[in-house]
Amino acid sequence: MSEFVDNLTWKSRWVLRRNAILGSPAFQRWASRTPFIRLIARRRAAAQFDMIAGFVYTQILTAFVEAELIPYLQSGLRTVDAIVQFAGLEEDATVRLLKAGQSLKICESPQPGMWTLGEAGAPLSANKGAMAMIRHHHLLYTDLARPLALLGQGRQTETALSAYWTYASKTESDAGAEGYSALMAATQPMVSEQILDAYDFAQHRRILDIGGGSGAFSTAVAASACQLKIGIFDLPGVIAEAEKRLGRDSISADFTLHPGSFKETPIPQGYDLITLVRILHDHDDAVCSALLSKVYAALPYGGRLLVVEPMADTPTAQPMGEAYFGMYLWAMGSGRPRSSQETSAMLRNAGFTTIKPVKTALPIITRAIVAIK
Ligand SMILES: CC(C)=CCC/C(C)=C/CC/C(C)=C/C=C/C(C)=C/C=C/C=C(C)/C=C/C=C(C)/C=C/C=C(C)/C=C/CC(C)(C)O
Ligand SMILES: C[S@@+](CC[C@H](N)C(=O)[O-])C[C@H]1O[C@@H](n2cnc3c(N)ncnc32)[C@H](O)[C@@H]1O
Repeated sequence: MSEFVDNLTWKSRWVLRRNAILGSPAFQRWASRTPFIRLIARRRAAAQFDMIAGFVYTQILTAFVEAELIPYLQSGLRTVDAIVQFAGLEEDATVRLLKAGQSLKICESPQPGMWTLGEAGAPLSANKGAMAMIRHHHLLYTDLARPLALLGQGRQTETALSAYWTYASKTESDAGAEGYSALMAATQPMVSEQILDAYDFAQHRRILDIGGGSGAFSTAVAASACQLKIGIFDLPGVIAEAEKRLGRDSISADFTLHPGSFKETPIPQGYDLITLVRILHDHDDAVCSALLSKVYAALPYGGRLLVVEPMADTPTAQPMGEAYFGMYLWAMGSGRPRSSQETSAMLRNAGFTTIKPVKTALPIITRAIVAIK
């Protein structure tokens, strides 16, 4: 029973009662033997096992990605011998990996001795960004190896992720910008695809992408609305990456590069749309509030701010917000996942009066909010 017996609502009473039943070995025994009810019991037991074994499943997927087996198996049916050669593993290890992958639907064997991707592997083959994310997860899992120690040591300690995202480490710099900018550029297509379908950029003349990285989002926007003039604002080391990338790909759109830190440098003016793509969740509330106020001041009346990032209260994807990004950003040492209501409240506090959600097709990848000055 709760310590605050007098204050129990009907919902708390129900939850305590339900938990007492679910936690009872006698009830579990009864449920697993009773016709029909046992179907629910089996599903719940399997879900519990999945939560216990999730790390193992992830590492099996990682092995497929690191061995480049996802594109290899997508391109046709392969014999075990060919997969042994391709993956550079012994035959028994290859078969163990294939059977593990088969149980997770990463791969399947539609005829004896021949393998291709399964129903979970095939969609991944189209998503180079997700594969890049999977490759960098060893940093997150290093930090999470002892989760209680990670939570207990507070946020000022250096971790594998804070050493990677150097702007989030306690020494805040743009060293290593090349590594994280490449990861962001690799994963940007899945984000920009969602936003370009959901928001009409052609209604604007000049767009400033704050924290725009090496310019992957900006170039996608420029390709969809070619009359736009686009500014990219980021740390000097990242702007150097943008300069290299725009030059290398001979991108001819009208870009202006603004090196600086939004914590110190004034936000450039003259833009009628400012975008913050995967920026706010990286930072603690005080930094976000200061940034949003500066953005508000930099916009003309009628100007807009578009916030694009995964959000915590996403229906059908709750664990993505508070579990995945919650622990990820804790390990990184900065920021937190916010619900759309929390972000909207911050926008209101910064001065914006009209704040509207922008519906995306796959909210697990990103959501968006537009705020008008
Ligand atoms: C035809 C048949 C047989 C059946 C039809 C049934 C049917 C309709 C099937 C649908 C098949 C289908 C179209 C599947 C599509 C699947 C898709 C689009 C899956 C997309 C998955 C996306 C994923 C998994 C994205 C993962 C993203 C991650 C992990 C992002 C991590 C981001 C990080 C760490 C960001 C870091 C930046 C920082 C530091 C936080 O700022
Ligand atoms: C998670 S990445 C997102 C990059 C890009 N918007 C995208 O979605 O692909 C965060 C970006 O914010 C930039 N950033 C972090 N702190 C910054 C600061 N104080 N001033 C300017 N940019 C900053 C980083 O350098 C990085 O490019």
